[in-house]
Amino acid sequence: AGLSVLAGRAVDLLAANAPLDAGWYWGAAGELATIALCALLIPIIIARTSGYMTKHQRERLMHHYLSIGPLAVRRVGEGELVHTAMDMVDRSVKYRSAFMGPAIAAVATPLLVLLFIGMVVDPVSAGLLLIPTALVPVIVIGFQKLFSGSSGAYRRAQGILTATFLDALRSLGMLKLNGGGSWMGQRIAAASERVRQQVMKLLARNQLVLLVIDASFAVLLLSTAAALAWWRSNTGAITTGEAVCLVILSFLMLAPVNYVGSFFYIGMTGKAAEQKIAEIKSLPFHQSVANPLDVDLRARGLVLENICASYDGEHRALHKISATFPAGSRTAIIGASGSGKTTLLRVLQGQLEASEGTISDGRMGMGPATLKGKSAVVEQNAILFSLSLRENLQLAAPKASDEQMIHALQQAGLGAWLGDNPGERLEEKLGESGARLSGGQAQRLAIARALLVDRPLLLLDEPSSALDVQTEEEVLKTLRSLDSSVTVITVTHRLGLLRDYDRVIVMDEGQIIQSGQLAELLETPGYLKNAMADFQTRAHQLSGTATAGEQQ
Ligand SMILES: Nc1ncnc2c1ncn2[C@@H]1O[C@H](COP(=O)(O)OP(=O)(O)OP(=O)(O)O)[C@@H](O)[C@H]1O
Repeated sequence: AGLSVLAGRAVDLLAANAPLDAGWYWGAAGELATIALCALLIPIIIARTSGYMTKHQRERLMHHYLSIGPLAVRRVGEGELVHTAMDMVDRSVKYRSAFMGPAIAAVATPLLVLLFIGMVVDPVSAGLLLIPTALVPVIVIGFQKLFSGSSGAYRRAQGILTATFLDALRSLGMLKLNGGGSWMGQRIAAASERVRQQVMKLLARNQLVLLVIDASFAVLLLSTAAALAWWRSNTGAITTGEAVCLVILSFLMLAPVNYVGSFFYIGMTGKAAEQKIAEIKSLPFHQSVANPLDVDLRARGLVLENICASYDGEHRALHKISATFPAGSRTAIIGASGSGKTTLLRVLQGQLEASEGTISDGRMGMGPATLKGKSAVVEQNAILFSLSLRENLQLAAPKASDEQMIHALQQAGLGAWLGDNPGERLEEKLGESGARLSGGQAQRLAIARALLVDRPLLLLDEPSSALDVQTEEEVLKTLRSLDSSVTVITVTHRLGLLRDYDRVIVMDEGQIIQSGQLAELLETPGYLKNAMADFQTRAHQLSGTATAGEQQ
């Protein structure tokens, strides 16, 4: 604006054959210095703010993912959540920094320029130029509304592509072994094609916005300004220099609108990204995470009364489960596949909320948040990170000393692997998902991590599925030697090791059908007696085959 006023003054001075004065030169130098400073500072401010916003948004999303828990994460889809935290956050930040600012400027700048024209050049021209200017917000908001559907379709297509990619990467080994590579390739190609189509649609619409803004709005505004400049200078209301200034200022009013037109694509995809982030953030989580109750499981044990649970709110995965787990007891949960064993463990670790019934220490009821804080879990597939052994242990127990870590590793049967220099071992990187460890070592490491957390409830989901018989015996010995106040509940299919538990619970179709000491259950007709008889018959047949083989 300052430069356009200077240009107008120059025209008037030249028309009057007068030289440019010192004030003019100082004014021009000042304006140019301000422009240079803004050109230097604005990108730096935008880059710093964008970096901060990206980090902040990702941190908040990660916090939310942790709060909603693994079941909700699986339900929404891990690919979708990765896509939201990476691509959607990038787009949302770009939307705010590269689109929202200019969009606000597109509305505010013309008004400021008009105010400037009214005060410095000609109030009548300012008043008349207000009419085409009023179209700017209508155009920007109108186009956004009109195209919001196609940006949503683009977002969904992009989400499907990311999820498909993630599936392919996760199942690379299985796909190769089963010759499914080309099938997966076709799925990825189809998902990519859908994204391409949606991008082309958005770009076509972006061109339409550019056309409307350039062809109609720009022509309308500039021709109005030129006509006003001609009319007002002809009638002597303004000087020729002021007329020139008026036309240059009308270009200034166009610049932000043009910018919005050029970046409408960012605007549309960014708005869709913001919607997706808001949708993910609205997923419910357990409110009381930060404030678990102070129940006394170490002294009183765990009591379940009529627990029911469902994954979808319709079908019950657990039905009226009642059981008592005395403090320090060791209980094995067995049963056919799909009978609800893992689901019961998920309820006990606060991952899945019981829809009915109570979980207590016999005195005070507990919700998912309290259960989360009281239990340590060893999953069937040990989850390890591409960090050092120490960091993999510290993520569960950040304050644990080296001695405590080494003790937990020894307890879990990794003493020999630690060798003579355990300190060095702790520094060793484990590779992606613990790739440098065998299945059994990874499993024992997960057990060590659970021991290190030192919670009153230790929940194990088929912990010995990746262990050889000798290691399994060692690990079970560890479980037996645990502090007597730790209550251990293990889901297992290894019937041969049931004697190591104080009690056995047999489940079927989401219910407890038998429970008690192993000896009692073996006497009672039912699942366990049949399974044991079957197990013994097979062992007998196997030894018979081996003897026959030897004789031959
Ligand atoms: N995430 C889930 N969403 C919906 N339903 C589920 C989910 N996980 C399990 N189920 C259902 O809940 C029921 C109990 O499953 P659960 O995994 O608890 O059985 P399980 O006894 O542990 O089986 P397995 O021995 O094969 O691991 C099954 O009908 C199963 O289909």
